[in-house]
Amino acid sequence: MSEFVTVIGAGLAGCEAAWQLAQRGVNVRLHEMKPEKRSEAHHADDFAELVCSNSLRSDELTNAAGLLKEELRRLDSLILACADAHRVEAGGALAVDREAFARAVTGKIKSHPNIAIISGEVTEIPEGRVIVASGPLTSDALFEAIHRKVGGDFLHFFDAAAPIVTAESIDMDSAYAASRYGKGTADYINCPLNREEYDAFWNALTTAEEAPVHGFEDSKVFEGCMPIEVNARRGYDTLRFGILKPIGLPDPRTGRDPYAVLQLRRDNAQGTLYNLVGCQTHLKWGEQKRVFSMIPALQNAEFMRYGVMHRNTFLDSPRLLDATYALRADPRIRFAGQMTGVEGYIESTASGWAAGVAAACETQGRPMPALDRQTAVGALACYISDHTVTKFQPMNINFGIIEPLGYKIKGKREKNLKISERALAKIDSLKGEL
Ligand SMILES: Cc1cc2nc3c(=O)[nH]c(=O)nc-3n(C[C@H](O)[C@H](O)[C@H](O)COP(=O)(O)OP(=O)(O)OC[C@H]3O[C@@H](n4cnc5c(N)ncnc54)[C@H](O)[C@@H]3O)c2cc1C
Repeated sequence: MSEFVTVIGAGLAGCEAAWQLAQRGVNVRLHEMKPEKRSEAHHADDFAELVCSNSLRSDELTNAAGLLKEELRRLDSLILACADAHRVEAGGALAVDREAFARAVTGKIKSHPNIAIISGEVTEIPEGRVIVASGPLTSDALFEAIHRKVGGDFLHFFDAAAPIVTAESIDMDSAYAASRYGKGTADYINCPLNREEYDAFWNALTTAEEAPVHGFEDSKVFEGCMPIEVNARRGYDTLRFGILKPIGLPDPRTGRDPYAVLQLRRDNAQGTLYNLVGCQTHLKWGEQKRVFSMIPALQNAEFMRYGVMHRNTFLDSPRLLDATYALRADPRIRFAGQMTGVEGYIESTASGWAAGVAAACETQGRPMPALDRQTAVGALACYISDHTVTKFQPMNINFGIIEPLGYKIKGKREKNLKISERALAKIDSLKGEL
């Protein structure tokens, strides 16, 4: 068996896996196809690119997403360290300056003496120990190679990214800073709509022209990243009860909650860019400009990036993988990241951490301590290997962690905190062995 481990893809999972291996003294060959070749959603040259939102979601210990982050911090995660170092204000969430964050990860990876970067597309699964972390937009040639290896059908669903506008182009006479229910600092820019404006916006949105995406149908959209136009078509008020919910966001000029509100979240540390929260879309670019500019605060908005939609691919993990992310039929090959069916930045990072540590333990001939279901990192790993993935419903944090850990989603703050404390104590006790 080779002395080094090959990691394919320098996204969130691949960088985390490479870092954990390298920190344990294992040599890594990290392959990345950018900048030579890019998926439709990747634009930047740096590693660990956040392709849509700049938020890694909640950072509070009363929920599973926050627990997962705290565990990863204590487990010396590179991604968490860089995210903490480049966070931007976002209430109780961990949001980052995406460029500074990606630059920091890239710098750390490139300067690690145990990591060799190999630029270019991988088209075959190499010999030796491998971690495939090529993400939901794995290149076609590698996709085919994986297909030949694992057989059967890949599962897939569709996902979309939200537009980003410049701060200076937001009409602040029509907007106001606030966070919902006045919690924390006023980190969001809120763009209110009255009834007539909402009506016009909804009508334009539901009839606007979409960009053609091969094989796309509304029924195959992942609920957690639903394009706003698909969501809007479900009913006149769907947006007002969802991403445009006005409750708890009174307009200081009237003292009342508006009819609907679009929130904008800071996208970089300087505060020069803002993303349209929840507005992932696959409308044609001209249509995006036309429709979103109907929101008064965005009437002169300058779009720095438009929303796009893509096919996302993932494996039938419960059938194919074990709880160390290894291929049951050929355990020298591990998968990590969204390709395993875990959905989201932080979940992808956690799977990269676990696959990297497992591969390091194996390379060094020592057992991988079981993290089991008492920890969020362990629950996710167990879950990928024993849950039945249903078509177009990838595993996400709600099912992957909340369910095995016994978290309650609503109104069980104290119970959840106890679960978190137990999980963190377990992490602390195992740290030396990992
Ligand atoms: C359009 C879109 C929007 C999303 N929005 C969100 C969101 O808002 N919030 C959230 O939490 N999650 C979101 N996700 C999910 C999130 O992107 C993923 O969960 C996470 O980035 C996956 O991490 P990863 O490391 O598995 O893959 P990626 O981060 O995609 O990294 C994979 C890397 O592999 C490289 N690569 C691919 N093929 C090859 C090859 N053949 N050879 C060499 N290199 C290769 C790619 O260039 C890339 O750098 C979104 C995903 C997509 C596609």
